[in-house]
Amino acid sequence: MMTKDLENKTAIVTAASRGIGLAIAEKLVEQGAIVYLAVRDSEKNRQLTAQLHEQNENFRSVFYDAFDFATYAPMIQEVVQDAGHLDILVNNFGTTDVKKDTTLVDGDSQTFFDIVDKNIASVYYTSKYAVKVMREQESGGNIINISSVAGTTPDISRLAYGVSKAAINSLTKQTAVEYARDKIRANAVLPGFVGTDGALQNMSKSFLDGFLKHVPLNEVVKPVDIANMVAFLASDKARYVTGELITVAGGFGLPTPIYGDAMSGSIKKG
Ligand SMILES: NC(=O)c1ccc[n+]([C@@H]2O[C@H](COP(=O)([O-])OP(=O)(O)OC[C@H]3O[C@@H](n4cnc5c(N)ncnc54)[C@H](O)[C@@H]3O)[C@@H](O)[C@H]2O)c1
Repeated sequence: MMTKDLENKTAIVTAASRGIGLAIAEKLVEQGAIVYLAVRDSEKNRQLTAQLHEQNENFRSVFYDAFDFATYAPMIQEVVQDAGHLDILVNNFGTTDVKKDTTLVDGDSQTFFDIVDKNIASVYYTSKYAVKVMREQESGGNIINISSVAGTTPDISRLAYGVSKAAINSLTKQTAVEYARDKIRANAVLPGFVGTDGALQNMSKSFLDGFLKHVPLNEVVKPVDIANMVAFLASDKARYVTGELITVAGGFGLPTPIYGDAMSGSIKKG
């Protein structure tokens, strides 16, 4: 029987109760990993994680609150105690406030610092505690941060979100370089617009149609597209990939010529 890419690996995926996080958890389990869904303690999440565990015992759960930074260390500790090791950390949690996170002048300053604080902290603390564990392991470890194209391309009217994701990109590279000798790899996946329920709720049909004109592959990203990239980065197939920011966005944000219609291939030659 062929072994799966992530057999015998233990992973944590933060904020994994829906959307991209859940898709990542499902993909890593499919590839043979034991995956701890790090979620808020609620009746709904208890039911979801129990159901998943019933389907496949490689789905596990651990509770924490991304807004309460004191819960990060115990969350990592609980997984390490339970599983005995930690091989993969996927920092999927990320937040914004579509009403208050706007522009430099019009945006609410308190909201700006609040979002930047929460988004950076959600990667900073988990990575800090995970690296402490991973550097003691013979096999090292693997950190994958779910950033955004908003971290490399100015995101209109979502200043805090863009700034926080740019900081996460920097944290990713810094971690990669600093702990490479400990056999720890760190990479970031930068999704374009992903068609999760949460994201679609915040976007009108006309905005979406207009947006897709700027996406060469002309579709919203699917959560599984992100999950596939994460599974690759987490596997030994990516053993020599570290410190990279990998965009999964259907070509969105690529510099295109200012003449002609580059996306329809209708540029006249000669
Ligand atoms: N959806 C997109 O288009 C898109 C694009 C680029 C990047 N991203 C990034 O991908 C990641 C996931 O985004 P998504 O769209 O799947 O999110 P989502 O809104 O669908 O899900 C958010 C998750 O966070 C959880 N959560 C919220 N508050 C929490 C808390 N205090 N503690 C623990 N968990 C909490 C929710 O329960 C949920 O599981 C984020 O980092 C986001 O910035 C998303």
